[in-house]
Amino acid sequence: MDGAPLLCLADFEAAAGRRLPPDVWDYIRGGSGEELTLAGNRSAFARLPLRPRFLVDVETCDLTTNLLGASLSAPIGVAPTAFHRLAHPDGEVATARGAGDAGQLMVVSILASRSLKDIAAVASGPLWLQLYWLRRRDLLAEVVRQGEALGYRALVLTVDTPRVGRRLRDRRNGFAVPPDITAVNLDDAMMATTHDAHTGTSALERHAREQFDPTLTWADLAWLRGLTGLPVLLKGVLTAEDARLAVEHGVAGIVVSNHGGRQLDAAPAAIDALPEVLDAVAGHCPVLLDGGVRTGTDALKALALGASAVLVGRPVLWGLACGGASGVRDVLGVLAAELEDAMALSGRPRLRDVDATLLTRPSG
Ligand SMILES: Cc1cc2nc3c(=O)[nH]c(=O)nc-3n(C[C@H](O)[C@H](O)[C@H](O)COP(=O)(O)O)c2cc1C
Ligand SMILES: O=C(O)C(=O)c1ccccc1
Repeated sequence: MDGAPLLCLADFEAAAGRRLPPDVWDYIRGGSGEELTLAGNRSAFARLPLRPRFLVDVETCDLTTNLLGASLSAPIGVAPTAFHRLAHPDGEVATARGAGDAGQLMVVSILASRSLKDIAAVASGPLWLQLYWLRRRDLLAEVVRQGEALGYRALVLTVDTPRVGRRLRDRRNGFAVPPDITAVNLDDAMMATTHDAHTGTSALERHAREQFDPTLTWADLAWLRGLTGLPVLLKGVLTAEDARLAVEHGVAGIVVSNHGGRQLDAAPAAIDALPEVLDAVAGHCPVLLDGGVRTGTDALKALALGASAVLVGRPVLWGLACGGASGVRDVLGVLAAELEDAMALSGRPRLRDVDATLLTRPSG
């Protein structure tokens, strides 16, 4: 690594920014539109103070948890992000090694730049597979079958991307995926447009317009359920209405997310949308959150509101860029160590003690 110690996720961010090419860095860091939602994901966490309790025995704090049958060292995981080879030559294989070493969950993107098989071969922790709904249902079905056969334990259908958001950084840079980095789990011909650079436009926006199916509705979920016995989670839910529909449609879980501020600009901060989703779900399935989680106290706030776990997107790419598998392990390790610290300093040594009283004074 650089020499200077990387002590918090912001240190990894700064180091990654120095290492990556400017257009790749913009692709990773950017949001859509005015980047209001991107900024809101962070500022919303900053607005929530924690209410610590003292004179509680906090000699040992227990972060271990179970999510849909998977044992995790901490309620923290890797959010699905496309093309990890943009950040490190080993791509998702390094990420899976790092996440496994940290004992944490990894959600692999359908746009991974390493094969589902190579990723599964090195993974020592649980893997879930994220899906975009492709117009080519035959290819979608094939990826699902492959993931299931390889031991991926759940499917995470991303619902916030009927098309890709207006990402002005990528348009200005004429961003396209370098030709040697491809979504190897999908058809080469289908992915060809991701490599087509044109100034003033984003190749990924154009690609998604052609290949993602924007006609998807709730009625289509039955088709996906019919393909597989795997649990299906929905990622990108932000309202009580959609959360209720998700439960009615029998989903195994929900990821509250605004896609890291990259889709609808002006969507609520993830942490602000979490309470209404949890309220509507009423314990029927686990609810996870991603978007702007950068510290252990951020994670603690989401858990206090009732999230079962948090996922991190960009920080994992920072870790990859800084040090491959060990960088990913270190990013996840720092976050877990900060969470453990925050549990001790707030007098909540067990996850079951992490409740709404951390944020709001109990009545009476
Ligand atoms: C570079 C990048 C690529 C992403 N690719 C995907 C993807 O392929 N599928 C998906 O569901 N979400 C994708 N996301 C969204 C992440 O899963 C996640 O929602 C978001 O990054 C969380 O916010 P954070 O980066 O603030 O932690 C991507 C995000 C970034 C930054
Ligand atoms: O960049 C993203 O956020 C993302 O999800 C995506 C969408 C389409 C193609 C590649 C990545």
